[in-house]
Amino acid sequence: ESQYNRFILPGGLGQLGQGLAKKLRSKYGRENVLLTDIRIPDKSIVKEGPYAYADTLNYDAIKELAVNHRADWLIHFSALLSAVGEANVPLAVKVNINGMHNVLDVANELGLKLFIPSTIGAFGTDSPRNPTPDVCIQRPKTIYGVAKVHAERMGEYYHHRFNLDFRCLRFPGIISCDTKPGGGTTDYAVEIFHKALSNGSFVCNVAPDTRLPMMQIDDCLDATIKFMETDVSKLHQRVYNINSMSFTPEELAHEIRKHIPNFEITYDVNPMLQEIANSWPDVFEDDNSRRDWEWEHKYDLSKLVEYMLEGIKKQMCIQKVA
Ligand SMILES: NC(=O)c1ccc[n+]([C@@H]2O[C@H](COP(=O)([O-])OP(=O)(O)OC[C@H]3O[C@@H](n4cnc5c(N)ncnc54)[C@H](O)[C@@H]3O)[C@@H](O)[C@H]2O)c1
Ligand SMILES: C[C@@H](O)[C@H](N)C(=O)O
Repeated sequence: ESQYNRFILPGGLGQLGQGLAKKLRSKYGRENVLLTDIRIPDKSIVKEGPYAYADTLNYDAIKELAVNHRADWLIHFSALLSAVGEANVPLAVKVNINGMHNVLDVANELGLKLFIPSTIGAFGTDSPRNPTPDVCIQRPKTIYGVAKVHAERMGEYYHHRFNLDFRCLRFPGIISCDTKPGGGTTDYAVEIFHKALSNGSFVCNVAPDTRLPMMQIDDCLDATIKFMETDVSKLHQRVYNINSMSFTPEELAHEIRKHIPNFEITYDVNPMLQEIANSWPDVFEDDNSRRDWEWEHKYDLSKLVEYMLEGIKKQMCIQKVA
C-alpha cells in the first residue's frame, strides 16, 4: 500500500474540513479520508465517506482512530476561533492548547505527518502590519493567537528534536459559500454576501476601513494539499504565510455594488472584534511560499465576489425547489 495517502481530520465538520475532505477524497479515494468531530454530521456528510466521533481532548481516542485507520497524516482542524475563544477562554485553552498537544503527541508517537493551520491571528500590535512577514515579532492579544503561536513553536520544536514532519500554513480569513464560518473576527466577510442577496443590506460589526487579509476557500484548500504534497527537500521552513488579497468592508461593499447596485452597508461596531481586527495584519507577505513550493492564488477580490454571489444564488434556488 502506498504511503502518505490516508488522512484523519479532527475537527473536520467546520468551515474548512468539509471542503478539504471532498478534495482529498476525489484525489486519494473516499475510504482514505476519515472525517472526525464531536458533533452529529448531516446525512449528506455521512454519504460522502467515513465519519467518526473523536474528541481531541482524549489522547487515546485520537490514537486508537489513527491506528485503526492506518493514517499517514493528521490534519488538525479542531479549534475555537478568535471571537468564540475570547468568549470562553478556559475552553479555548483546553481545545486549542491541550487538544493540540494530544494530536501532536499522537503524530509523534505513531510517526505520522502532521498539518496544523495557523492564522493571521498569530500576530499582534507589535508585529509589522503592512506587510507582515513569516518571521517577526508576534505577541498576539487573543487566546486564539497565543495558542496558534504555541502550536507553531511546538511543531517546529518536535520537527527539530524528533524529526516530526510538521507543516503549518498561516491562513487569512477564509471566505466560503457552502460552509459557514465558526465564530471568527473575519466572519462578516461571509455573512455580507448572504445578507446582500436576501435583504439588499448588511450591518457590519467592524469599522469601514478595517483592512484584513482574506482568501477564497478553494485557494486555501488547494494550497493545503499542494503544501502537504511538496517534497520535503523544497521546504526551508515549517511555518509559512499564504496570501491572496486584503480588503476593507467599504471596498468589499463597493465590489458587491457592481452586481447589486442598491446594496447598502451600515455599521454597528463590536468593540471586542474591532480590537482584535486592529491587532491583526493589514497585508500578509508570502514570498517564501511562492518561492519554496510555488504557491499561487487564483482568486482576487472581483473573482471572489462573483464566486460568492453565484454560489449563494444556486443554494437559494435549491432551497426553493426542495
Ligand atoms: N476559517 C478561517 O478563516 C481560518 C483562518 C485561519 C486559520 N483557520 C484554522 O483552520 C482550522 C479549521 O478552522 P474552521 O474555520 O474550519 O473552524 P470551525 O470553527 O468551522 O470548525 C472547528 C471544528 O472543531 C470542532 N471541535 C471543537 N472542539 C473540538 C474537540 N474538543 N474535539 C474535536 N473537534 C472539536 C468543532 O465542532 C468544529 O466543527 C482551525 O484550526 C482554524 O484556526 C481557519
Ligand atoms: C482569521 C481566522 O483565524 C478566523 N477566521 C478568525 O477570524 O478567527
